[in-house]
Amino acid sequence: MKVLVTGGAGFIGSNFVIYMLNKYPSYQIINVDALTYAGNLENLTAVQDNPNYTFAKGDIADSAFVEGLFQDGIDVVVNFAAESHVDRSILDPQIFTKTNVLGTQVLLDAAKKHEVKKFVQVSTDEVYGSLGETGLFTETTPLAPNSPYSASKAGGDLIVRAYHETYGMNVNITRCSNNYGPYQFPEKLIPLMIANALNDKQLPVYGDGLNIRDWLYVEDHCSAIDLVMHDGVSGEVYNIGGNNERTNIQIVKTILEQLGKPESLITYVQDRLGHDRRYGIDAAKITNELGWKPKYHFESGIKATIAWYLDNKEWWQRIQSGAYQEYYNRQYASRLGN
Ligand SMILES: Cc1cn([C@H]2C[C@H](O)[C@@H](COP(=O)(O)OP(=O)(O)O[C@H]3O[C@H](C)C(=O)[C@H](O)[C@H]3O)O2)c(=O)[nH]c1=O
Repeated sequence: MKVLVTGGAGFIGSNFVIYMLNKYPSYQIINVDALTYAGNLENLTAVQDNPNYTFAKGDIADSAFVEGLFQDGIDVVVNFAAESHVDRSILDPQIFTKTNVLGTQVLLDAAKKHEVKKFVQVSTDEVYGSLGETGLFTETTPLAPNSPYSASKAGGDLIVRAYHETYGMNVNITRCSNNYGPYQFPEKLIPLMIANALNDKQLPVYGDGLNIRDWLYVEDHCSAIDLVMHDGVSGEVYNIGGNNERTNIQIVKTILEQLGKPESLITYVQDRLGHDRRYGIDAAKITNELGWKPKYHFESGIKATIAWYLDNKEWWQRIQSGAYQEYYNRQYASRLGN
């Protein structure tokens, strides 16, 4: 089986590449990644010499490049490649539409032409918008994205759906809640808070800190995609979630407590524009129909994650010393009054 994984040098993509190479020693994994700011081949050091692993650098929105990837035959495409950070989408929305919508369509066109057996679109619960205090997102919840990021993911999902309805392509869409774990870029809540706490820097909590997210350890997301890729029913959407809702402030306090750092580092700052209040996932469909079950409880997952960031300080410190600093200042300087 030849699997083309796009965005395999990013956080979830690299965890998936490693997961698949370990689990399926006979599969060939072709990782394609544009290596933009969030893609890092160091995430894949453990598999770089594996004979079943190959890497190609390029942009999924570049048709000529993508066409070349399919020349030797591809069985399955798993599309992780995306601009994924909501705050960046508020500052610079256009690249989100290019990669997440146009990039998905370019891939679909090549997959259709070369008759791949399955196309898995890795999406997000954010396409459903925001919940009130009760209720959960199901696969039939209407799409109501609120940020340029989630709107672009919803756009990509709709094109995937259309290629199934129009051309009969065998597709699945997965919509997962917030992931955390090793190799997450330190612009997202959990790694940013770990890194800032370790550096004794202020922890910028948006608004009242009471927004709620559902958190899933990244390996559990990988196992869900593995199941969908093999057993997903053509044309179906599968929600994936951890049944683990927390307010942001709970998350931040847990991190501080585990690192033995003071709560005085917490700094409430100006809220994110259009900030979704709550996400909650009903994962009954993938559980009942495909037999998926997460392995990690939040308590063990967050401990493993914090331990990883402690062991891999060099990794995130190097990231933070580059162009990241410019982004950080743009995002936080006025909010933090620096
Ligand atoms: C970076 C940051 C975030 N926050 C808040 C904003 C959110 O309420 C929450 C999580 O933020 P983060 O940017 O880590 O993740 P989401 O905006 O929920 O989106 C994430 O989860 C979904 C499923 C995806 O699909 C996105 O790709 C992924 O980035 O913490 C703060 O309070 N301070 C901060 O400095």
